[in-house]
Amino acid sequence: MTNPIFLALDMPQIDAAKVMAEKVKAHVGGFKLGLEFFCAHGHHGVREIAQVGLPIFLDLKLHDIPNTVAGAMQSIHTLEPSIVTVHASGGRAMMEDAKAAAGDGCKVVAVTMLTSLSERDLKRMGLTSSVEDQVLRLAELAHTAGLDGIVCSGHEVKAVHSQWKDGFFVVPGLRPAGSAVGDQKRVVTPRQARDDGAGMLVIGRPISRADDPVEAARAIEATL
Ligand SMILES: O=C(O)c1cc(=O)[nH]c(=O)n1[C@@H]1O[C@H](COP(=O)(O)O)[C@@H](O)[C@H]1O
Repeated sequence: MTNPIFLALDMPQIDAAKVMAEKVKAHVGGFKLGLEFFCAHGHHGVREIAQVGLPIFLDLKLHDIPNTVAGAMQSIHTLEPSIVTVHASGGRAMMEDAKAAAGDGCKVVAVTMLTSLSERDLKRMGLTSSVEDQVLRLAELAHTAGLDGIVCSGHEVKAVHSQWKDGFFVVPGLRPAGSAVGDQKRVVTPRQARDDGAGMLVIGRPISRADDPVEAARAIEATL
C-alpha cells in the first residue's frame, strides 16, 4: 500500500518547509503545498519541495469564472503537480474547464464544505440542508463535471464513497486521538477516515507542530 498521508506544509519559510519535508519523508506519501506557502514562494517554492522526491499536492482551492480557472491551471502545468484543488461551488462549467486544462496525470478534486465549518456556519450562509447533504450534492456535481474526486471531512467520506464508488477522496481535518483540534470543526482520526474510504489523508499541525514531527508521522502511519 502506498502511504496515503500527505503532510500539509503550511508555513511561510521555505527553508523550514524543506527541512521538515526531508525529515518526515520516510513516513509520508507526499506533500501538500497550500495558499500560505504558494503565496510566499510560488513556482520556485514548489520546485524546491519537489526536489525532496515525493508527489506534490498543490492545494490552490481555485474559485473563479471558468476562463480564469482554466488559465490558472495552465499556468501550473510546468510544476507537474499530482493533484490540484478547485472549489465545487464554482459550478459545473468551471470544474469541467479546470479538468480540461489540467496537465496529464494531474488529478483535479473539488473542495466541498471546508472542515472548519459546522452546520451552524452553513445556516449563517443561508444553506438549510445538513452538512452531509450539501457535501453529497457538491460531490455529485463534481462527478458530473468529470473531476477525479472531492475533498470532504471524515464525517461524510463514507456516504460519499457509497454514492461515488470509484471517486478519489481527500480527507483533511484529521486528528490522532487526544490531539488539539484548533480551527477544525469536523474531525476524525486518520484511521477512521481511511477505513471509511479516504484515498488521501491530509495532515498538518499534528505532525508539523509536534515536538518530534518524525515520531508523530511514524505513529500516525503505524495506526493505518
Ligand atoms: O483542501 C484542503 O486541503 C483542506 C480542505 C478542508 O476542508 N479543510 C482543510 O483543513 N484543508 C487543508 O488541510 C490542512 C489541514 O491542516 P491541519 O488542520 O493543520 O491538519 C490545511 O492545509 C488546510 O488548508
